[in-house]
Amino acid sequence: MNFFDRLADRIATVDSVVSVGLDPDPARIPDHLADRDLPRWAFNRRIIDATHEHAAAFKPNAAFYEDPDGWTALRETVAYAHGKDVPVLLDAKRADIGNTARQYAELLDDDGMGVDAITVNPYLGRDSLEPFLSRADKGVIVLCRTSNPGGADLQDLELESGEPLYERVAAMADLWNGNDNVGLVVGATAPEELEEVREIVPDIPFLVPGVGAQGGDAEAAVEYGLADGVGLVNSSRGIIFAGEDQGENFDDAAGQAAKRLKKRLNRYR
Ligand SMILES: O=c1ccn([C@@H]2O[C@H](COP(=O)(O)O)[C@@H](O)[C@H]2O)c(=O)[nH]1
Repeated sequence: MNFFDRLADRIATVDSVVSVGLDPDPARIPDHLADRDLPRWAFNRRIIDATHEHAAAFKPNAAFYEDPDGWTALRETVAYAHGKDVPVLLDAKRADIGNTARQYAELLDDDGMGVDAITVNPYLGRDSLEPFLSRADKGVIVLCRTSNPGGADLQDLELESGEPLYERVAAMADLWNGNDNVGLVVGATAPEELEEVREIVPDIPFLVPGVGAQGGDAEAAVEYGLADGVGLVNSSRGIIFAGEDQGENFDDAAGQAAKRLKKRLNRYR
C-alpha cells in the first residue's frame, strides 16, 4: 500500500486531516522535562499520547533534531507514533546531487528513521529527487509555494511562458508522480496560490502548513489542499505549545488544541 492509501485509511479512522507538527523547541519544553535524558523525546511522547486520536499524521521537522541526542529523540518519536498507527512525515526539505541524495533517502529506511514520507526541495531538479521518487511505498512531498513571507521572492517569479515558478513546479511534480507517491507543500498563508495549484494538479494531495501560529486560511487549506479527501493541514506550535503556561499538564491543552483544529477543519471537508 502506498503512502497516500495509508494516509487515506488514517484520515478515515480518525475523521481528521490534522497533521500535528512535532517541533520541540528546547527553549519551550516545560521545565519539569528539562532534566530527562532526552527532553525532546519525553515531550513528544506526552504530545503523541494527548493528540494521536486527532492526528492523521505527525510531522517532525528535522531542524529540531539535528544533533546526536536529537536523532535518538526522533527515532524514538517515530517508533512511538507508529505504535499508535499514525504515519510520520519528516519535514526535512532534502535534495542534492544524486550521489548525495541517495544517502539522504536512507532516512526513509527502517534502519534510518523509518519515516513514511519526507519533504523535498525541487530546486535541483528531477535527478536530485529520484532516490526518493523511486521509493514507491513512501510519500515524497515537494515544496511548491511555501508559507513564509519570502516564499514569493523566488517562487512567484514569472517564467517566459508567463506562469510563475511555483506553477511550473506543480506541473513538474505531476510528471514525477509515476509511482503515485508525490504530494506538494502549499502554504495556507497563500490561499490564491492554493487554488491555482489545485487547478493544475487536481489529483495530488497537499501538505498545507501555516494554519495556527502563522495565521493562514484554514478554509482554503481544506478546500484546495485535499485531493479526493486526502491531504494534510499542519499546525505545530499552535498545538504542541498550547499548554505552555500550564506546567506539568501541558499535554491536556495540546490534546484540546488538536481536537479543536480537527473540528474546525472538518467544517470545510
Ligand atoms: O511552507 C512551509 C513549509 C514547511 N513549514 C513547516 O511547517 C511547520 C509549521 O509550524 P507552525 O508552528 O504551525 O507555524 C514548521 O515545521 C515549518 O518549518 C512551514 O511552516 N511552511
